[in-house]
Amino acid sequence: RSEMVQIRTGSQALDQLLGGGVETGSITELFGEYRTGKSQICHSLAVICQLPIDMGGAEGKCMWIDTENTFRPERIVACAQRFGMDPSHVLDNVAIARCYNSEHQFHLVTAAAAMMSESRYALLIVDSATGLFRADYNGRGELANRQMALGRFMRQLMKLADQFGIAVVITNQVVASVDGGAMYQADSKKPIGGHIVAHASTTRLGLRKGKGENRVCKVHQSPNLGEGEATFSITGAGIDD
Ligand SMILES: COC(=O)c1cccc2[nH]ccc12
Repeated sequence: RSEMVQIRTGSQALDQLLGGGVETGSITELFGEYRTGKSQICHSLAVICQLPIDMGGAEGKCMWIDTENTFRPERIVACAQRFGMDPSHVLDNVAIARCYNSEHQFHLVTAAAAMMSESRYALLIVDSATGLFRADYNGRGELANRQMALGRFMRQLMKLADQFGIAVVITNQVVASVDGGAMYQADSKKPIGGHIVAHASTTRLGLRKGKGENRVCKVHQSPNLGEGEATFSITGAGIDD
C-alpha cells in the first residue's frame, strides 16, 4: 500500500463515507441489484482517476472490462465536461474491452498487466466481475468449479492491485437465491460468489435504490471505515450529490 491515493467518486457524501474516495492498491466491490448505480459510479471514477492527485484524482488512465455492455462513452464525455476536462482526451484514456465469456475475462486481466507495464494506469474496472462466471458455470454440481474459477480470478486482481498500485473496482450483481431444501426460508438476495469474492475484496459497498433518482450506499466490509450510509444521485454525467 505504498503511496495509497483515494479517487473521488463525484458525490461528496459518498467520498465522506469512504473517508476520501476509492483506494488505490486494493479491490473495492460494488454490489447491489440491477439499476442501483454500480456502473454509474464506475463512469465517474473512470474520469476522475485521470485528475491530478490534489484534485481527487490519481493521475492515471482507466482500463475497463465490460461484460454487460453497460459502458457509455457519452457518459464519460458528460462527466469530463462537468470537471472541465477535455472530453476526447479523457475518452482516449479509458481503455475499454468487451468481454464475452469467463475464459476471455481471465485473458483480458493477464493482458492488462502487460499494458500496465507500458503506461500509467490508476484504475481497473471489471463490470461485472461475476456475471460471466454465473453464466458459464451454471449447471448442477458446477458451484465448486465456479467458486474455484472466481477465486483464481480474484487472486489475479489482487496481484494487479498490489503490483501496479491501481484501484480495482468490481461490480457484482445481487440475484435471487433459492435456498435449496429450506422451504420455510424466504428467497434471500445474495451477491454472486459468496464468501470467495467477499473475502478477496478489501472494501465492499452495498448499493440500493432510494427515492426517485437517489441511491444509497452502505459500507459492508472495510479495514478502516465505520458503519454508515451515504445518499447520492444518478445524473447523465455519472453520480452527484
Ligand atoms: C483498448 O482496451 C484494451 O485493449 C483493454 C481494455 C481492458 C482490458 C484489457 N486487457 C487487455 C487489453 C485490454
